[in-house]
Amino acid sequence: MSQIRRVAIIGGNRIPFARSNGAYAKASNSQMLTAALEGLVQRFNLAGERVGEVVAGAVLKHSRDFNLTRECVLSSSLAPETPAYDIQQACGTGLEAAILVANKIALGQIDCGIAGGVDTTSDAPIGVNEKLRQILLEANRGKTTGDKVKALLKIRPSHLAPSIPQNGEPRTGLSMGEHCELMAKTWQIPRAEQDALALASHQNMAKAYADGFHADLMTPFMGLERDNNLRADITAEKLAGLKPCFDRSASGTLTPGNSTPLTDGASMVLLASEEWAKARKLPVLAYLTFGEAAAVDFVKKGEGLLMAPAYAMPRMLERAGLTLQDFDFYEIHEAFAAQVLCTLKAWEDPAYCKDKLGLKKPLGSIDRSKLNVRGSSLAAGHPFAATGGRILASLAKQLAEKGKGRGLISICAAGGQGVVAIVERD
Ligand SMILES: CC(=O)CC(=O)SCCNC(=O)CCNC(=O)[C@H](O)C(C)(C)COP(=O)(O)OP(=O)(O)OC[C@H]1O[C@@H](n2cnc3c(N)ncnc32)[C@H](O)[C@@H]1OP(=O)(O)O
Repeated sequence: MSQIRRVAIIGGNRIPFARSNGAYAKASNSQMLTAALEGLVQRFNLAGERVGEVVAGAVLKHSRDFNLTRECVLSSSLAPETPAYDIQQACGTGLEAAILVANKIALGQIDCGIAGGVDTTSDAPIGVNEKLRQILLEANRGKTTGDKVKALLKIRPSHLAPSIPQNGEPRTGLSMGEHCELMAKTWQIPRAEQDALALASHQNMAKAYADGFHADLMTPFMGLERDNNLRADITAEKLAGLKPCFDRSASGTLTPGNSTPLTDGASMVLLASEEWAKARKLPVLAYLTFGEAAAVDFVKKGEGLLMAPAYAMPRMLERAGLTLQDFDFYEIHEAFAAQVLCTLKAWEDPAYCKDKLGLKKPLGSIDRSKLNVRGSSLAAGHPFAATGGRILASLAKQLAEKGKGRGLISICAAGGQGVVAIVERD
């Protein structure tokens, strides 16, 4: 029988995140993920090594990238004998990839692995119109030139309109922002609270850069050395002056300042058994000890689309024998400031915790001074699948700097899903 082993986080590497249609407008997912992977390989001297496996993914993926991660491994200096595969769990992808790799390490199936993700909305996979696709398939099936020409003659100018991926939920037709605006109304989250969270995210991340926190978490890419969404000159007044962008009426509260921007970027994290790390004299930053995913019924039961982490958390805490207050750091992905605030309010709410989460008492509140202390997605930007790796590496480093402690990760994802995890150092 296999034995459960502790899973060490050795370190992470990402490329700086860039607002879409900017610095990385000409970069593909493949180039960005390879850059994040190669930076990690160089940092930890893995060139030529066969790693247990590499798991990553992208939310928006071209069909030509059918196994993007494997292609990136082949483009990197890892041994070509390293197995690799893609996964996709929307914005939970990067963290879910790490949990998958960690589980294999824990079970002794592999000794080390790399997990991460990438996304670009600059190089989004624009598809052909469905009618044109059917005609092209018919032409392809044609046995004679006549058959092919006959099919192609059916093409009309209207068939040339492309199929562009939407940042929306297929079952509701609403965008992520529109869903979050509904949540903000349900939970009555004031605009000022959302803006204050956004301000803190930028200020915390600016301080992290000033402290040199990112120096060993990032490698420059295409001339960019730091996340270009970060605004050093941000003020409460500027944030307060922005117009709502998802509900443009007077009751709208989500703005471009308290929502993540569309972003391009990639991240990777190295995980290993303690023995593997020791044999290579690689220090352990922290341990990935628990992970949990949840999903909500936002279609029939009308639950908030981005509320699944609220459900995942008590399940994981119960398994871990911990309370929500037992943590030194809280890393709650800021898809939108309102998503973070709705989740925190839900955990404090006795009726929600009893009726929806099935708890005897609410999870309670957290010490806000421990929340996203090195900044989060509102400042860094949010290249969907790359966010999990950014957060995991950042939290492991925060724990290593503290010397001892425990951190909590919460990431909401499209499709009504959420992924949470616990990282510890003793
Ligand atoms: C997907 C999952 O699985 C789960 C999730 O995480 S859900 C989250 C997924 N992510 C999203 O849905 C992305 C949402 N974001 C968007 O769609 C767009 O960025 C947006 C609609 C919010 C804004 O788009 P936009 O209007 O093009 O923004 P942008 O032009 O950059 O900003 C508008 C203005 O606000 C300003 N602004 C933006 N952020 C600011 C800030 N932090 N401080 C001050 N000003 C700011 C800009 O400078 C700009 O001002 P000007 O017009 O004077 O130039």
